[in-house]
Amino acid sequence: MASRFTSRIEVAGPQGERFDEILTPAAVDFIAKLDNAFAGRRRELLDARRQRREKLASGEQPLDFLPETRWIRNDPSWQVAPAAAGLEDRRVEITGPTDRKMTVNALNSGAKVWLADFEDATSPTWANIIGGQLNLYDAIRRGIDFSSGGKQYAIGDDPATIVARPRGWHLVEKHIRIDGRPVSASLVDFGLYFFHNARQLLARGTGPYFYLPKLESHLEARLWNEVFLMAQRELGIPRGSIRATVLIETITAAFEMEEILYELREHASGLNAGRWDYIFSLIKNFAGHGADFVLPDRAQVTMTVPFMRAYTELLVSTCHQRGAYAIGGMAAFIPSKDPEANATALEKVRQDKEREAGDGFDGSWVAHPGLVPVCDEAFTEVLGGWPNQLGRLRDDVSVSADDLLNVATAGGEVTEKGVRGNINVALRYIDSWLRGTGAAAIFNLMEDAATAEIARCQVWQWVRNGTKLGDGTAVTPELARAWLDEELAAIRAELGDGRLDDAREIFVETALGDRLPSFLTTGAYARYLTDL
Ligand SMILES: CC(=O)SCCNC(=O)CCNC(=O)[C@H](O)C(C)(C)COP(=O)(O)OP(=O)(O)OC[C@H]1O[C@@H](n2cnc3c(N)ncnc32)[C@H](O)[C@@H]1OP(=O)(O)O
Ligand SMILES: O=CC(=O)O
Ligand SMILES: [Mg+2]
Repeated sequence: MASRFTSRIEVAGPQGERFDEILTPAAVDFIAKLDNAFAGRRRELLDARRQRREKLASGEQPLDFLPETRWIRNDPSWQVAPAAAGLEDRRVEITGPTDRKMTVNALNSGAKVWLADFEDATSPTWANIIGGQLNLYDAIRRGIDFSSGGKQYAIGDDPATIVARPRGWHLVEKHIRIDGRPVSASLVDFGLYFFHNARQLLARGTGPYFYLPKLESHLEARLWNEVFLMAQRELGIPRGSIRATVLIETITAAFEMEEILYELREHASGLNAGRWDYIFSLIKNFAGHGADFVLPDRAQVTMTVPFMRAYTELLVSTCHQRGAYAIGGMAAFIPSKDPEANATALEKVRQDKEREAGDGFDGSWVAHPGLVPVCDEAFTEVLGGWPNQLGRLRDDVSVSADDLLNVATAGGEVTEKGVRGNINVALRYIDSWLRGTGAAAIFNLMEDAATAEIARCQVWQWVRNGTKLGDGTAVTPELARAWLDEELAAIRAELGDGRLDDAREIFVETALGDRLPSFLTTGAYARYLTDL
């Protein structure tokens, strides 16, 4: 049912139970104000992204650190804001979607921080987006007790600090429109959360904290900073109450880490090494650059290959030089009911967290409550009695453009298992996403939008380059389509039809077409998650 709050802004999504508590006239007007102020700049920055990608694709613009912002990098005098209440100790951060049960479980998981995710882990259906806001609203007010499956869910005495992750600048929310035009999804997720909860959070001794995803430049960070300034001003929230941790998960942002912190310095809390989108971004931007840029099977692109290590080393040293927290990324292994697989997963996660702690990160991410102790132990071992290791400046680190871009150092190979695995996982994940679940356990790994993007981009890159498998077979379009049909049939036999036909269509379009679309989620959202 469509309803109209003002002459310009229209909430066109269906009215779910209690949605009116989130979509109040004042909250919707707040979104309209943000959109009015920032929609134009957002469009310009998205245009700039497109142009930059075209230049990178053509090889016209090699990536390097920006000469025009050298003064920011060379100025030793600036630091980011001090850690805000509830963010002093970030040794374990759990991530996950904002459904009701996971909200309670994440807050009670023992992690210091919960990344409440409207992004990689969330399929952005209207019900998930507004339902997620309701769950956060209730959780913050401690009004979320319920029982399910014979189990009682209530928030305990020492919940994690909430850090909300709005959707990225590239996405729109079609169910809220201004003059018929869909509103920025980032502004909807940020705006609704901030409008309803900023004051409550501050009164409860924490604050309005955010993770900012998929930034491609420091100018996008500047836009976020301007959004924060206006939001605080409009609602009379003290300037500097917001804290933002930026995911460095695009190859272009890796060249602007310091500039991103500088733009957000009065609100910046840290940077996160978002490894999955980072790999996706590398593949996407260099997919057409020939064999030197072809990455091996996804499983072989680990955090210890030289170009990934260069990225994390640069991130830690950049953060600590500026007083910002460096937060590690997501190991994809998750607990399993099978004891052997479970032991392997725990060991893999332990190694990942020990490496991060040893490198100087101040904390890291886990995808599941069962992994909180492993991460906690790895960091506590290194932190000793300290809440962070900001004092480790990592002056020893020196990373060049070539270190970040030399993907050939990954070594490894492309195998039939790797190609089929990517096809299979992408289909299963897209099927799950279309059914409203944005993070899924597939073959004992956590899969979400970022990992699915890698899967479909790799297939595109291998086909485009006619990459050879170990036995000399080239990955041709015909071979990829034949394997797609076989994998699809196998999944169908196991899971039934579900949304597999639609998943296939999305896969064909985003992995087997002539051009490589920037995101699989944008087209899929427009076509399948909304009929507006
Ligand atoms: C690239 C990136 O951006 S990474 C960050 C984005 N991705 C994520 O956040 C993924 C988060 N993780 C998840 O969504 C889930 O852990 C999955 C989908 C991978 C696995 O979920 P499940 O199959 O339900 O796991 P499992 O059955 O072992 O869950 C056991 C319990 O833990 C809970 N749980 C599992 N993961 C989480 C989580 N991340 N947060 C809170 N609770 C969780 C389940 O709700 C379940 O609770 P219950 O015992 O009360 O019923
Ligand atoms: O958001 C995190 C990532 O790895 O992508
Ligand atoms: Mg990501």
